[in-house]
Amino acid sequence: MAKLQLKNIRKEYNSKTVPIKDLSVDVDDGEFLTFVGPSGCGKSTTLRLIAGLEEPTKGEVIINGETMNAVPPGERNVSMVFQSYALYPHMRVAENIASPLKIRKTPEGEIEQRISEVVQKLDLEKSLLDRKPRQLSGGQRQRVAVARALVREPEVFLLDEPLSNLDALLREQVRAELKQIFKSQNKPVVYVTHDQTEAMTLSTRIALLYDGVLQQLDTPYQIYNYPANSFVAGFMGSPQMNLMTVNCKGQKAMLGDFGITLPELSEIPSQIVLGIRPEDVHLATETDEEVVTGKVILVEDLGKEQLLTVQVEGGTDKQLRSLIPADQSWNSDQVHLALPVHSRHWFDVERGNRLS
Ligand SMILES: Nc1ncnc2c1ncn2[C@@H]1O[C@H](COP(=O)(O)OP(=O)(O)OP(=O)(O)O)[C@@H](O)[C@H]1O
Repeated sequence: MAKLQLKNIRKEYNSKTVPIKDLSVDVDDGEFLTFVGPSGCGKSTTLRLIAGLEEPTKGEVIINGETMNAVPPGERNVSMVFQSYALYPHMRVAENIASPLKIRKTPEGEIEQRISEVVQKLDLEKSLLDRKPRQLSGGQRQRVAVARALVREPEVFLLDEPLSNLDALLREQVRAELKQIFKSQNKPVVYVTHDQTEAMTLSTRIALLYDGVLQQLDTPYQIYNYPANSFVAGFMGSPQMNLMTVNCKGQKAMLGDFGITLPELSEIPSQIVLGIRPEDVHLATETDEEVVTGKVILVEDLGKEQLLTVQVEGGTDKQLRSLIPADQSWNSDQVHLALPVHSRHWFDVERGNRLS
């Protein structure tokens, strides 16, 4: 039995606002599960439901086999870390870290011991312990917030966009630290972010939400390489996957003037969505088959690579993006692009579901 279970959760604020439709997810000890999705898809609501800050309209939140629906937040034995740190401004860092233990009337000696362990684990300088939160940098404040969550030794950790207020460099550094720290806790970690890089790098599994509905629940590898539908395909990966609705003619999908062999399908539709990641579209060599030709209309220099946007011949609304090494040269009037068979993703037009 998984440590944390969400069973058929539905959350309605009113008949029109239903941020979670019917969500079931299990999270085991040692798992790092990330809810990811665009703004308003219901990520924070899910976390708040687990913490007990919101009540589900239907369904159950279960921790250690026990239904938590009627258990108030303070008694759920979960720790939550917020984007805004939520530190007490009038308390010193040490008091902030100790606060969940004080509430539980933990003996002073044990509090000191646990603070010293957590300070060491997080590499927090001892000199910071006497400061007030306003005297800390953003990164330090977030470490203190994480320390406060760890010191409590909860059954489940919840983190709501904890890195969003940090600048890009610091975010990368704290991200790596978080991964290490939570790996050693061997408890379920539920993390929320809208940042797909964070989701990919931190998680053992990703739950991608859209409009309150789980689109895919899988490892980062599966989500990236076998997206369940065109929404997942477009959301995960940067630069974004090329996704084009194209007409089918015989056994081919027509990308402008060029026929691309369709996968094996029980029935050939009149239209289909072809997806291919920019890093999989490369400048064609003589051995490539099914080459697509077009004109370069935009070049974005990314340092190590260049991102080309190519207007496909014969398809005014068809543009392909190709990520190629920065030192590769090309003829802007006519580039030939290869779309390797194994890198192609196919989705149905109506629902966007993966076809192969
Ligand atoms: N207390 C509330 N009353 C009514 N509607 C709410 C309430 N809290 C959230 N919502 C709505 O529920 C939906 C989901 O909100 P939620 O905060 O879970 O989204 P999110 O995925 O975390 O978004 P973001 O990334 O912007 O934080 C939104 O449409 C939001 O406006």
